Amino acid sequence: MTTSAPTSLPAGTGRRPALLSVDGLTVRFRLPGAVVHAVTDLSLDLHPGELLAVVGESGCGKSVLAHALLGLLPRNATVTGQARLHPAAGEPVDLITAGERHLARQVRGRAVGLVPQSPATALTPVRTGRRLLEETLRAHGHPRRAAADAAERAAVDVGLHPADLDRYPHELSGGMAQRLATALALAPDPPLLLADEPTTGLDRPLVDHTLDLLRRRCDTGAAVLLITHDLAAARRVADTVAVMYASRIVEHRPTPALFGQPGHPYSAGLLDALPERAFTPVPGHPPMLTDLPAGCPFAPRCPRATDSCHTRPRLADDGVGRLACHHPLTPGAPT
Ligand SMILES: Nc1ncnc2c1ncn2[C@@H]1O[C@H](COP(=O)(O)OP(=O)(O)OP(=O)(O)O)[C@@H](O)[C@H]1O
Repeated sequence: MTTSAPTSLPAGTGRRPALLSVDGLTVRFRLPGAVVHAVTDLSLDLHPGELLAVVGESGCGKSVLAHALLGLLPRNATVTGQARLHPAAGEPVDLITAGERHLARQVRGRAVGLVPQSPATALTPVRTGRRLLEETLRAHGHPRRAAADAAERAAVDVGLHPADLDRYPHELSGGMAQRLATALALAPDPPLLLADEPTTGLDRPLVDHTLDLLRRRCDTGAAVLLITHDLAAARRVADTVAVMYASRIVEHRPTPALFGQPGHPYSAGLLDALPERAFTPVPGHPPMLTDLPAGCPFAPRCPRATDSCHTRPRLADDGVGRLACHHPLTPGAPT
């Protein structure tokens, strides 16, 4: 992180207003005989210059959150709630109710970039990296010559050799495809970037290189929502961290506060699983999202659970951030 450590979550007042305000976002998938509760009542603000890391175990709803914001969910999904994007100029747009035409023309790639989780399947297979990048840049207003130069710069920025751009996606390694996908998302310079596991398949130096690239985008005014399993990555570059468990945010804090004094037993468990800490995994497994308990979904795995956890805790402000726990680890947190 290059910014000084904040002691509480950034507020909308007294600094630039949120670029993205998500309020009550809920996603359900209909399956034969079941409903998947993929994202539930999720609210967050993301400000220009802020890098927010969303962390949590596999299947907790991180990618669905990103796809919901871009209107990229399949037909069996029902999305409710609001996700207002406040561009620097122009009217705010609710990403949830905006039509496909508006999302395709004005939002995806232009106002909101996406580094997808599986670039190998997301990259158009019949175009070289160079053509993909140049087409993207030209679609965003670069003249032909400028697009060619900018494509090479974008490749070098993510650690690709310009010659790699002449390969087709199937000729790239997983890590190279990942870097090309990152270059494609960054090249049009969107004010908001959703990066879904952007360091998958990269060696450590390239992981750090990519993270630092995202950080620099924030330092020049963009906002980044970084979805990651990698807590070390979050710690390295995020201003704020939201911990998701079983489709909900259970804790949301400035990064130093989360790593220094987590409030939720689940966050503490994730930190204890780090090799440099206790290296002990969180015991048990997350619940099925088709069959969530009525109370705190973490209670069956929680060393602090009591009868009161049969009632679901509300995500409430605690002066440092937001926390949903009846028995928080931090003193003074709401119970
Ligand atoms: N099209 C779909 N139909 C039904 N369920 C789905 C669909 N897409 C995702 N899900 C479910 O939604 C839940 C959240 O998935 P999501 O991909 O957001 O998890 P994640 O936290 O990103 O996990 P990972 O870190 O492994 O990518 C999972 O239970 C997943 O199986």
